[in-house]
Amino acid sequence: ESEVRPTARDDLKLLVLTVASDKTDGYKRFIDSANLNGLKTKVLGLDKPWQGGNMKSVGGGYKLNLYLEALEPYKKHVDLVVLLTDAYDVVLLANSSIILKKFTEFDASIVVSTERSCWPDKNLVDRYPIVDLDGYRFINSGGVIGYASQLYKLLSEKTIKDLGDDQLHLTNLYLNTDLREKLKIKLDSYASLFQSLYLAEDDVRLRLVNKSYILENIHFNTHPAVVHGNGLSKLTLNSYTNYIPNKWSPEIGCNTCQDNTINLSAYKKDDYPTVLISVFVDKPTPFFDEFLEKIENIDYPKSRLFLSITTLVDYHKDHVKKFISRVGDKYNATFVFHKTTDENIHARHFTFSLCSSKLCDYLFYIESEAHLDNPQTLKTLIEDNKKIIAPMLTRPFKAWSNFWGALSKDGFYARSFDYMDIVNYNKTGIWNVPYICSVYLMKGTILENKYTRPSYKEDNLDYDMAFSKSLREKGVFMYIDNQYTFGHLIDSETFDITLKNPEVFQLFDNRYDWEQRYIHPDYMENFNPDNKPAEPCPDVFWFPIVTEQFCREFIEIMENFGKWSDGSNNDPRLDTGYEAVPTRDIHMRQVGLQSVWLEFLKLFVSPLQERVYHGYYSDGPPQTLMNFVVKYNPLGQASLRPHHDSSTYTINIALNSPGKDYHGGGCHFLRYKCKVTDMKVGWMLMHPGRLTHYHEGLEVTNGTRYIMISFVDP
Ligand SMILES: O=C(O)CCC(=O)C(=O)O
Ligand SMILES: [Fe+2]
Repeated sequence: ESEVRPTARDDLKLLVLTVASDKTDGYKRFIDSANLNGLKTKVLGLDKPWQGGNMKSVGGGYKLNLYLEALEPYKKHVDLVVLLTDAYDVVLLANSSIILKKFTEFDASIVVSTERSCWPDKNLVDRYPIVDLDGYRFINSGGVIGYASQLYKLLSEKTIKDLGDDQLHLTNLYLNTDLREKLKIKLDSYASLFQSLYLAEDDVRLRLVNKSYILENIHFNTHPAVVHGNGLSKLTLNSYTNYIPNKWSPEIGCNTCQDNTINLSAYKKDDYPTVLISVFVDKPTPFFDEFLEKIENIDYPKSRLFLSITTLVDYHKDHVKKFISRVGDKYNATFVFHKTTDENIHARHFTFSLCSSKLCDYLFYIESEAHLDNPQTLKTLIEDNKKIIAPMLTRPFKAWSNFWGALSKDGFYARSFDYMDIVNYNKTGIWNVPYICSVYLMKGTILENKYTRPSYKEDNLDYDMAFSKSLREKGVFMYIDNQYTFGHLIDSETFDITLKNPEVFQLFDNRYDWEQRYIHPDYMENFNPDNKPAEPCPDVFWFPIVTEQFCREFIEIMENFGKWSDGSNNDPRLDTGYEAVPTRDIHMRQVGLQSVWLEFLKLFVSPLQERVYHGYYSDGPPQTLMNFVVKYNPLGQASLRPHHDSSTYTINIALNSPGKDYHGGGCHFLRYKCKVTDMKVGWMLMHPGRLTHYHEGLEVTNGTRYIMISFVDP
């Protein structure tokens, strides 16, 4: 038997041995990295029950025993180097020639990976040799490389029970000085080959080299070939493996997002996977009708969809009822559940069993704050072909989203190095992240298997925190897709359902949705340089500004409030207590809409004013003297006598329709002998207030006319 000479040799071959009982996401990631680097790999214990005890605590002797058994046939080989490594939380970053070169540079027969903590027996610290330059001093059993013959000798030196601790076992073998010298065992203290990430997170960086990222140990200036998310560093590894090996680069973007995808367009409609859309309404949510409309608009054969809506609050029951009676028939089946908030976890788990009983291929979970503006979202997520994946949604104009890039030590939100880039679409792709919420697509298969089924109940955590935690613990990778824009998140925080039509009050908190619902669809046309604004009378301009729905809801708010002024000259709402030209009206202040209205003027009215009366700017938000809704009818006040407004300019928005809701009415500009009577709902008149535009409100002969007036000054 020839003695092994540990020098660089070009006849050496490398074999990777690993142990995995399940093809978890981590396992697949490991195999992908091995294949990418062309490494010959043998997996031990696959699809056999794990014999090494609870993976969370000690165990792993089973692993060493499998290695020993696998090394047996090679025990006489002198040209074979074997790399023993964990799989679920390991990624390989180099090919065999690099690994072998690094190995032979050690001039050792066996090299063991290291870490900063002495585990599981802290008392052994002093028995470890001192390491210079703050190198990693203690053994990590997740990575060992050596000549097959020497590894065989090492592992057959002493038996270990399947339930024994592999790290402690290897440590004791190493701390046996005679054996260490005899077998020429060395530690990789400077991460030449192995990088354990736990307690070393600050030592490593991703660095861009030749247009792709490599992992660099900046402490020792090395480029490790094996990276191990040991201990509490699993999420750090997950984050790095969004980039390495060869996953994402600034030049190409996502390299692997198109791998293993499904092409739904190759399916006949009748063969589409079945999906249970599970909607959860946990709290009163603004813009809920729009939410439901977007559910209805999901582009997917409805015969392949089951729709379940679970409400935990009474407020939206009627919306749901109306919705289901209108569209329910189109779906394969629909389910409506009204539950109490105490039942929220159980109700969620119940939808898992609903999915299983309907044999659905996917469960698409959607909370009422998650607006899927993009009807292709469901198809896109199915095509991504992940066990669980969320479309990235954000609150418009905010950094708030439905995923976290990292976790703090106590399990809450932490900002990852790439969070803002992902939220802002500077980096697009499919990202492995530690927390997702609000909307996600899950494969039915993960719900059927208790080893992968998520749970909404963990410790005393909120259901959403529990959900992601359970998946992290089960080793199921959660992904977020930001390759497209899918929609946005609603903010329900300030939604006050004691108000009439409370969405009108939501301009500050949900401006995007407010504009979608209330700003006239032609509003932007007002700024088209090819269009001249309508000018029905001299210097009286006319703009589409709000929707019919806005006008309807606005009138309802006023009528619900009901305290119209009496139309007399005495007006206690005014500082002076006197109104020369009184109308029967309600002020914005009286219904709590003053600040919303000023914001509306600033955002949507000022820019129009600047377009027609050039060179006049409101310095800051427009100042107004009065903002009010006027109600004309033959029984109350039918007309308004000629007058000047106390404003620089006035806006006058028609809230309902002549000829339909009332007869007569309109605004007469006496100096120009010009009347505007064909008011259009949601259109705004803008005219100078004083001097030139002496005007009157024409008589309403029938029905009720409502207008919204603001006196802007300046
Ligand atoms: O009835 C109209 O359109 C004009 C109303 C008016 O001038 C006012 O309220 O100051
Ligand atoms: Fe007026």
